[in-house]
Amino acid sequence: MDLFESLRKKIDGKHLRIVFPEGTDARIIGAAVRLASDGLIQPTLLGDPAAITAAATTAGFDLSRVTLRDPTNDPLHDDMVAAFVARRKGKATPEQAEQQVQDPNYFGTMLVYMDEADGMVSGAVHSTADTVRPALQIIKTRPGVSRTSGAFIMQRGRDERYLFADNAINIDPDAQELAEIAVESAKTAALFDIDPKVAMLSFSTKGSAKAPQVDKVVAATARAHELAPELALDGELQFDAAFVPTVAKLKAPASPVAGNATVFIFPDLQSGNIGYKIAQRFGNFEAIGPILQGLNKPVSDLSRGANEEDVYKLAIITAAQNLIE
Ligand SMILES: CC(C)(COP(=O)(O)OP(=O)(O)OC[C@H]1O[C@@H](n2cnc3c(N)ncnc32)[C@H](O)[C@@H]1OP(=O)(O)O)[C@@H](O)C(=O)NCCC(=O)NCCS
Ligand SMILES: CC(=O)OP(=O)(O)O
Repeated sequence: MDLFESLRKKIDGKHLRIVFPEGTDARIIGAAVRLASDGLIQPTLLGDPAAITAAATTAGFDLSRVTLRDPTNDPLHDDMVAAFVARRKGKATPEQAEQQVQDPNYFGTMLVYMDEADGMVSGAVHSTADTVRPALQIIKTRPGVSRTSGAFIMQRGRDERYLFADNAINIDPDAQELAEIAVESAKTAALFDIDPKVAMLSFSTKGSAKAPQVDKVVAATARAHELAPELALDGELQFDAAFVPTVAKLKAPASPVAGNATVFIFPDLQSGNIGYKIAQRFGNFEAIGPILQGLNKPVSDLSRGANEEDVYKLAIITAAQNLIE
């Protein structure tokens, strides 16, 4: 079954509430209106209601099934300030909290934290840093996970689907962090019907090059084996060895993963962010994400290059993350 058919079935009837801080953006409004009229989620758009209504009217959208909330004038404001100060544990004064909760990304994150929403989708206008920082500070990582990371489902046609990570968050993860990213990515892959076979990517395959950057991937591979001994995972592998069976036979004949990897772990954010965009723009893969992994509650960051369809799909994925045990 198509991934989105399957996800739609999973969230149908659950009335999951997704908040969109960028409420005046036409891509966001279009996706929210579609999601509401398809009965898939209950969307809330944030911003000045008059400005959202004007943007919707200009773009020809009917907002009757969509909730609007204004971060600068909301009945929950005082409770939110108190909850923010308590959560930041001495890192924000009440005065700072007053200001911060009026920022749409902080306000949306607080709605998720306070169980007023089941997830947040932002980043069509804001940078990744501005989108995810509130989630890192407020939602925080699940027990046992030290770093949030950003994964993409890379899909071509109906059946070809892979997972890439980290393409969004950790600029230069150390070996421990890279190992955690690999283990979390395998869990995310399984959620989205990808059988995880994890390749720890490098510019070296099984010792073909020597460098500290390669040593990091070798150490991360060993650590990932310790963290998840049952997981099909191998490294260090170049992309061709990980992906192309004939190359795998030449470069890594004994590898259980080389040649048929489905989850690709990039050694740093330079390679990860460049890599997914090349597959998307040259390879005609649809890039769905970044899906933030390891958070206590789902928050997703769009690329600013996203279109309405990308917003629609990432909102479905964000809602579906609520169904993870
Ligand atoms: C994600 C990012 C914004 C965090 O940077 P930052 O805000 O400067 O982070 P700080 O070091 O000030 O930490 C802020 C908080 O987030 C937490 N944090 C930072 N990175 C984290 C991570 N990967 N996972 C979990 N928590 C993290 C810190 O522990 C800190 O928490 P605290 O305030 O409760 O102590 C930064 O790593 C970044 O810019 N990454 C690249 C994003 C990007 O441009 N990607 C390309 C496009 S997708
Ligand atoms: C994920 C990503 O690269 O986001 P942006 O294109 O907004 O920088």
